[in-house]
Amino acid sequence: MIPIYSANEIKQWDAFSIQHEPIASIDLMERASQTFTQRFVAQFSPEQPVYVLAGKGNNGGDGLAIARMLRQHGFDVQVIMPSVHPLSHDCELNYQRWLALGGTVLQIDETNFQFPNIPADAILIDALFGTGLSRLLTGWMAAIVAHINSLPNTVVAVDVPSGLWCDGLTEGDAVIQADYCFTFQCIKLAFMLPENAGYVGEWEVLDIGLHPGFVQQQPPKAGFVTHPLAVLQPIQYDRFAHKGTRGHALLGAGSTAMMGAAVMATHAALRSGAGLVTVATEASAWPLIQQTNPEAICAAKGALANESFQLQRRIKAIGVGSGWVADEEHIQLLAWLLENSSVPLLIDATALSLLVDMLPILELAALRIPIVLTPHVGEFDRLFGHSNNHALRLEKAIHMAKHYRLCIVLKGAYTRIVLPNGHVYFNSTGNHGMAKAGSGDVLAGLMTGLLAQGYAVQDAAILAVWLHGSAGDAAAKAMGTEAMTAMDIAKHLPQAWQHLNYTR
Ligand SMILES: NC(=O)C1=CN([C@@H]2O[C@H](COP(=O)(O)OP(=O)(O)OC[C@H]3O[C@@H](n4cnc5c(N)ncnc54)[C@H](OP(=O)(O)O)[C@@H]3O)[C@@H](O)[C@H]2O)[C@@H](O)CC1
Ligand SMILES: [K+]
Repeated sequence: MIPIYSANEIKQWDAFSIQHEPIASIDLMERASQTFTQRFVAQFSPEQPVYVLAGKGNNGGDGLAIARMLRQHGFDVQVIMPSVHPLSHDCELNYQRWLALGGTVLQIDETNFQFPNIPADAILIDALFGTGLSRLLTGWMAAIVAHINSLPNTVVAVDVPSGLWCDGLTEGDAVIQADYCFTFQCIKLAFMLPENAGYVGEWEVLDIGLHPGFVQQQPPKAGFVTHPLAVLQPIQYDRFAHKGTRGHALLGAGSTAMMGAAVMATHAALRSGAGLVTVATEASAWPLIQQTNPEAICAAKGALANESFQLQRRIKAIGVGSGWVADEEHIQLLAWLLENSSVPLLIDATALSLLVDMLPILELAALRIPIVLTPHVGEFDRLFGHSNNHALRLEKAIHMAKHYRLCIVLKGAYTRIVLPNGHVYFNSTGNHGMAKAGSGDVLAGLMTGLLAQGYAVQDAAILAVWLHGSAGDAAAKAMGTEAMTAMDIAKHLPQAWQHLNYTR
């Protein structure tokens, strides 16, 4: 897992590393710049001229060190600096090192604002501002940014695009629109927000060797899950395991016009590893369910509100809502589950809309059993009210998860898994080919199957979201993002499990 820290926490990690490695801050800057340079030369060729735009802080110091290193790699490098003083201590040192190498600096003046002509094939390295941004860029700094953004050149940002507020959204548009951003050691929350996609471009985290002791001492409240095995242990079964010990999942899914949702959720639940999957749905659809998923058991919808059925069948988790319609029957079933269920409950799709009028019983239910909600943005807003942007929506999800003691899986790119303690995991897998009807039903079925096996809600959510995205990636590879369907995601779950078990 890659930690997500705030700008202030990153500063603390920096100081922690300087103290505990120990390492001089100028040497840490040198190491960060070397890492950036290595990554840069792996992608770009010395045929292209490079212009480094360096500011007065340590981000500018990195820029000057990178300029020196790239020149040593045979690149033709020019440095541009706004004439602002004083430079930070390490920026000044790298400025002197650059001059000592025979480098020159094109100074831009506030009063006589003239930007040099940059050839269209040149690559621009943005090292104007990094995590030390303390306010929005205005005046001539904003004018420099606007000028850079008007150029056709490829822009590579050092650590963060200049002007970007690392911890959320940036007001206004005085932010460099980078094509690539090679960021140091941890992910910035801003990268996870769709509104910032045009600024951050393709981002990549570079390990600059900050001291790992900091992460133990101050665990991050948010992280990016690159591989679930770094954060959880999959359940292991021994040779005596049988279908009764692998967990029995009960799905309440499908209605006349949306029976495909039940088919897909069932298919995914069957591929979760669960021993038994029962689908409670309209009797007229049982032949369809059994033709498409012969391993599944069908039951009447009433099974969802039948305690003796659930006890007798040893139901271990229940997932409801995929393909439901909002009618009285489903309201009653959901209310019964919230008031009576003794096993973990997953609430998806239409059942989320029904929850709007049931928040008080949801709150009581969450005192008794683990509950996971799996809304997409529209469902989340219908349930908890509209948010004007994704940063506010995430804040609201954290608030609601804590208040109601829920796990909220807010679906979308970098699906957010918000835990009852307010911690957030962002998922790394998946692609836009998955943004299609039925994709959520597959996730709901898969996650219910994991819950039935005894995974804790947090682990079931992290694992299901990662596997779902990984299956989507496998489907996209095999069929392309256009042609793949939600059912293809479910059908590629075997590849996702293999990917989980054979990579790290
Ligand atoms: N993390 C790590 O371990 C490592 C981090 N490293 C690097 O350090 C970078 C962070 O460096 P940093 O703290 O010096 O901040 P940076 O962004 O260069 O600029 C701050 C300067 O800008 C100024 N300023 C701020 N806002 C402004 C505005 N709106 N308009 C105008 N001015 C404004 C501010 O002035 P002030 O707020 O005091 O007025 C201050 O002078 C980080 O991104 C990474 O590249 C690596 O070298 C090594 C390992
Ligand atoms: K920058």
